[in-house]
Amino acid sequence: MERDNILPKEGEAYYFGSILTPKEADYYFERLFKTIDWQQDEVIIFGKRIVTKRKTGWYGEKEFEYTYSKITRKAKIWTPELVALMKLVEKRTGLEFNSCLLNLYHSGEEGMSWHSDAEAELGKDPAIASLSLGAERKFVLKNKASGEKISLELENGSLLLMKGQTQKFWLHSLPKTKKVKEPRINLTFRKIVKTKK
Ligand SMILES: O=C(O)CCC(=O)C(=O)O
Ligand SMILES: [Fe+2]
Repeated sequence: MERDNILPKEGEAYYFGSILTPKEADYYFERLFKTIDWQQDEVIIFGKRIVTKRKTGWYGEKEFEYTYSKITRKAKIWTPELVALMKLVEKRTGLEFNSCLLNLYHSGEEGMSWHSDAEAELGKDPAIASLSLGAERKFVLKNKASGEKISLELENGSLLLMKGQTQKFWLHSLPKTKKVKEPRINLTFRKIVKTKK
């Protein structure tokens, strides 16, 4: 895998462009839209419980418990489409994953604010592989110390891999935009290495 690191320092991120044909990307979008058990997410912001418009799904090879935005959820077991997509992503990245967080953004009015995926369950320096389906959206990485920003457009069917110290030193976000009217599904494949209990 010879690819340029899009981060100038303190982490690694690789953009593969589209790894699916437009037809495959459409197929998976439709299938996931219909078959994933989409949940309205609740997040706690300034101590208030808020229901987001964005919907999420949490899947894995086991009923992993995962805590993000202070909410713990139990994974549902893989669907055939998720297994097929994970295999493709594993082949491209040469890495192994065991779980996937899905996000459904109905339009550009929905996004994700600055965060890093540094949950304890993922262990140190986690690799996260992000597959995008549907509307093209801007994705931004921001260095925690310097504020330096790296922006890219995540196209339909594309794969982005974040690894090494990226989560430690960089935040990322999916800015809202009035320009995008179409929906997008994002899948972030992850590897849970620490399980509770
Ligand atoms: O939708 C995206 O591209 C970003 C999703 C993300 O950052 C996450 O699920 O942690
Ligand atoms: Fe993230």
